[in-house]
Amino acid sequence: MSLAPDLTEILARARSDLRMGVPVVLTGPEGALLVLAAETLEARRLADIKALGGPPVVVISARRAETLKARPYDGDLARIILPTDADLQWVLGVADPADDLRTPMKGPLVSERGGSADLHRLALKLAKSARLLPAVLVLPLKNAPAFSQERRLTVVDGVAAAPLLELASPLNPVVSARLPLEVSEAGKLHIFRPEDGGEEHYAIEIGQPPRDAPVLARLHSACFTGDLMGSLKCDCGPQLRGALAQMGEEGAGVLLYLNQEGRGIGLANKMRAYSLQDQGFDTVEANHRLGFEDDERDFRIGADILKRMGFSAVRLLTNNPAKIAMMQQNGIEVAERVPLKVGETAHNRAYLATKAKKSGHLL
Ligand SMILES: Nc1nc2c(ncn2[C@@H]2O[C@H](COP(=O)(O)OP(=O)(O)OP(=O)(O)O)[C@@H](O)[C@H]2O)c(=O)[nH]1
Ligand SMILES: [Zn+2]
Repeated sequence: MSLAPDLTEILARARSDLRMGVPVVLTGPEGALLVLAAETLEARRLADIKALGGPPVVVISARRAETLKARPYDGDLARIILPTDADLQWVLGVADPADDLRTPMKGPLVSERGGSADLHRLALKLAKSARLLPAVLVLPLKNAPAFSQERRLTVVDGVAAAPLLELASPLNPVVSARLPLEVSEAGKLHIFRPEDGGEEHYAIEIGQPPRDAPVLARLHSACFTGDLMGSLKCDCGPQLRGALAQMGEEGAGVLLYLNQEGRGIGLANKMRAYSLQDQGFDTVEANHRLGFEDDERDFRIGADILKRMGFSAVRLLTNNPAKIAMMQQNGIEVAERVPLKVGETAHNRAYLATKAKKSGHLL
């Protein structure tokens, strides 16, 4: 029935449900799970879940489990059994490292082992893709169809959805218009919209770069604090303006403005990371304590946009070798790396040094 939502659309609904604190149901061959994001959990819903009998478990990534000294029997994740007296604060304390140092967890945390963790893994990925902390409260459901129908919950077929969460969503061009800029009057802005309901990405084209030669290109990840607010904690603002200026000078180039704030974890989580950095952790450690990998960005999106615009080779403005590798793996030839060294300040010196040391950035 073409009027009914397809799987991609159901996943988009599930993401917004989780962001609002509404439970969703994941189904698989071994049964079904009721899932709530820890970050948006409310006391009344926790009480209702406990009343269903259980026990519920809090699923966290192995990165977060490491900090909490919990056992990740499932490799990349741990299923922490919810103690009977656990309240909302307890769940939030497991999910969010904000108070790790001030109020160390009253452990020990007991992890569940055995049985399949496939749906738990999917639930964690769904929370991450909704830009929420990677921590979910789940409860196995016995009669999932009736349970979800009665409560009108979004139901996701886990087996069919799992591969979709690994793919970058297809993007469609929405509109392009002339946009004269300070660096060049021959500017043009193109908008691309993903089919999965995610954020739009932008391409700023300067001049008329020929499609049959490597184009001067920058893949810029959104940084509200650096790009717009003039934050001194990173080098994003000067990099953005420096890249555009170089394109203006050369008379041609393309800058992709990818809405992957905070290396793909979203602005709220980036601010959580900043708050941990104020407690003494570096940018990579902060991401890990939150349960994320160092870099959660998907640069396939950038390669896809370049191809949609007719480019197949770039002179890439970057200091990040991972960006070069990802372009090449995704069909965009990197004819040259053009270094982009601007904006070092007393506040971001340590941040830039960590990126060089731990993330392989070129100095
Ligand atoms: N999670 C997290 N993200 C950060 C932090 N500081 C900056 N960012 C984000 O990091 C991204 C920086 O992106 P880029 O400058 O495109 O990437 P890069 O990996 O540094 O590579 P190049 O600049 O191309 O050398 C932006 O999305 C920022 O919001 C931080 O401390 N933690
Ligand atoms: Zn920044």
